[in-house]
Formats: sequence, structure tokens, C-alpha cells
Amino acid sequence: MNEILPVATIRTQVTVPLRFPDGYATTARVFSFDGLVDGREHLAFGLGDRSGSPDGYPAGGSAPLVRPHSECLTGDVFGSQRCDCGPQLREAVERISAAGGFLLYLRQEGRGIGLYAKLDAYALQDAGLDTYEANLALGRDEDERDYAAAAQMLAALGVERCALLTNNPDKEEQLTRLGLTVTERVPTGVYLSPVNAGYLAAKVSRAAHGLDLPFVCRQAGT
Ligand SMILES: Nc1nc2c(ncn2[C@@H]2O[C@H](COP(=O)(O)OP(=O)(O)OP(=O)(O)O)[C@@H](O)[C@H]2O)c(=O)[nH]1
Ligand SMILES: [Zn+2]
Repeated sequence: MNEILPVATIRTQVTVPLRFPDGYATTARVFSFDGLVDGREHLAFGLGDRSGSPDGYPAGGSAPLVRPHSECLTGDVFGSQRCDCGPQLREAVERISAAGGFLLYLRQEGRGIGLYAKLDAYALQDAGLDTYEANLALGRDEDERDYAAAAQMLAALGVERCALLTNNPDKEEQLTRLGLTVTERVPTGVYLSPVNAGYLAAKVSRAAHGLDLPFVCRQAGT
């Protein structure tokens, strides 16, 4: 690690069969941890051939595929169309199961401001603010997430280098600064819904997300 981080350790690991509403099924090795810096109950889901490996590496030696996924109760569990979190999570589980690696399920609801505040931000968005302006209007930062606990989790899993499944450059920058070697950034799919175009456009224009949204960006730029 480049920055000095306390060492976290694996607390418990259990096997959990997963089945999604569309019928897709896989098996995860689910890890909990002791010693995470923010005291939150983050989980790692080991998926695919590498999940059983204590150091996260396959026999072949290629870097595991890792997605740090921030909690979104409304999107991940209830299928909210206001964001793209649900389909990204579903995609990540299948892709990591195929490639081998870990999904880090990070308890950073609402980009770190919490669930109630996210709903307050939604109300402000309904009044015309974009997703980042709404956080600021609430007296919060645009994005309050830090990935120190994620770095600790990967270290505990023995992952020193990985391919990172994300469109968010901040995840790569923070984790790299924390000592992780990111061999490549792998983009997720683009999940437009009837109501999330503005949200996705703001991620591109305000936070440099690597989403290919030319039509939406032109709209947002007006
Ligand atoms: N404050 C706030 N949070 C939101 C809003 N919409 C979604 N979120 C949160 O944004 C986070 C999205 O997490 P991720 O999908 O892991 O990350 P990302 O920054 O979109 O980057 P990717 O890795 O490319 O998906 C979740 O914590 C959601 O709860 C919003 O309008 N306001
Ligand atoms: Zn969401």
C-alpha cells in the first residue's frame, strides 16, 4: 500500500448460491472483514474460478476482475430506474463469475451521503437540480466516497493487482493511490432507462465517467 492503511483481516467466509430474477444463477464465496477503517459492514463476493483461491489469483496468473460497487438500495434491490445501479450489479456478477474475481459490495449508499439524504437529493432533482448539484444543495460533497476500506479488503484477499470493472475514474485513481495496481479499466454496459438519461449525462459531464453517451451529452450540454 502506498498510503498507510491498517491491516484488515478476513472474518468469515461462506458459500452463497445466487439467483437473479431473470433466472441467472451463480455461486459466491462471501467474505466479511475485521478492521475496516470506516467500521462499515462491507462485503466481498468471490466469483468464478478464482473465488476459492485464498490470494484471489488464478492458476494462469492473470489479474482478477474486480468491481467496487457502491450500495444503492433503490436500484440494486427494487429496480429503480432513476439510476443504472441494478443492471450494473447484475452485469458485474455475471462477468466476474466468467472471468474470476471479486465484487466488493460497499455500504456507501447515495455516493456516501446515506439513503435518506439520497432521497432528499432526489426531491431536489425533481425540482431541477442535477445529481451533483442536489448533493451540494444539501450541504454535502458531490461524492463523499473513499475507497480505503475497499483497498483494505483487496489486501486481505491477497489482491495486489486487478482489472477494474467501472466507468468511474475516481475509483481507479483512489485505489491506485492506495497501492493497488490496476492492469486495465474495464467499462460496464450503458443502461439507459426512461428516466435516467439526465443522471447518466451528469456522471459524464461532471465526474468524467467513461460512458459512451453522445446523444445524452449533447442534450446535457445545452
Ligand atoms: N447522492 C446521490 N447518490 C446517487 C444518486 N443516484 C445514485 N446514487 C448512488 O450512486 C452510487 C453509484 O454507485 P456505483 O454504481 O458503484 O458507482 P458509480 O460512481 O456510478 O461508477 P461505476 O463504477 O461506473 O458504476 C450508489 O451509492 C447510489 O446509491 C443520486 O441521484 N444522488
Ligand atoms: Zn442507484
